Amino acid sequence: MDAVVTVTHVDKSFNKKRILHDVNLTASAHEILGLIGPSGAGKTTIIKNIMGMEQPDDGKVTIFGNRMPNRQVLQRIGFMAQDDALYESLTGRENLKFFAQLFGVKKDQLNERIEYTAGVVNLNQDLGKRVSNYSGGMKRRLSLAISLIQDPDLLVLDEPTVGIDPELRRQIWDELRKYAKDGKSIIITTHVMEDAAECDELLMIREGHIITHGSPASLEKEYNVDNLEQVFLKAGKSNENSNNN
Ligand SMILES: Nc1ncnc2c1ncn2[C@@H]1O[C@H](COP(=O)(O)OP(=O)(O)OP(=O)(O)O)[C@@H](O)[C@H]1O
Repeated sequence: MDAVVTVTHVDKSFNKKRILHDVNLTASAHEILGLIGPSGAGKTTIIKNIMGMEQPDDGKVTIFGNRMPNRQVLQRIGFMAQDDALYESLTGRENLKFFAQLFGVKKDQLNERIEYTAGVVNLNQDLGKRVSNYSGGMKRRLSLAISLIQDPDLLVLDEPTVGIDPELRRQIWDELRKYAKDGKSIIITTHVMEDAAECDELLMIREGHIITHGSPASLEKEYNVDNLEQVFLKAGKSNENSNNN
């Protein structure tokens, strides 16, 4: 499969504390790659290194063959951060329009893209409201719509399903699946096992280490268990043992 993102031997420390330990990953076209781990495991730090918002102390990140950060490459990435970066005094539609223009969406496609992406997250009826009147979940949904606005080749989504009800969650996963089928690459972070089960490939992360990786089915088989939570626990234990030896 075509590698879209490669992370090779990335280390990162903050205030002399090692946060990422030799992180390696490849995200391919047609694939949803999930980074799963508890709070503080280092998922967002990996995402920030991928996006070029943080520089690795060691190792490297390439996207579409280019070292990050790279402005041209950023145009091809739909990014949803953990904190919603929205203009509160503007309406949902104005936010979408602003980002569409920033990402070079053509004028004749503007309205179509706004309606389409708002539809993915069920926000069409609320586009005329100011974002300051949105609930937390609505803001997450608007952030997700913005990440899709320019029909990006790569989607990087940090905890996209937080605050989203189960029915809409299903709809969003169906949309992401469609994106992957179209040849795009998707990286998501989550700490919810139900989301992990939707991914093609998983990296399980604990304390900045990738403790195991593989497809959900292959991981369950490898660890001889019937759910991903058990995989995580077992992989965590064997990682602890190998670190202690
Ligand atoms: N800029 C920073 N300066 C100092 N420490 C940081 C910085 N960014 C992250 N950290 C620390 O790095 C560790 C990993 O944080 P990170 O946000 O990557 O975890 P996470 O897995 O994304 O967690 P969550 O699911 O809660 O978002 C945490 O201990 C955090 O406090």
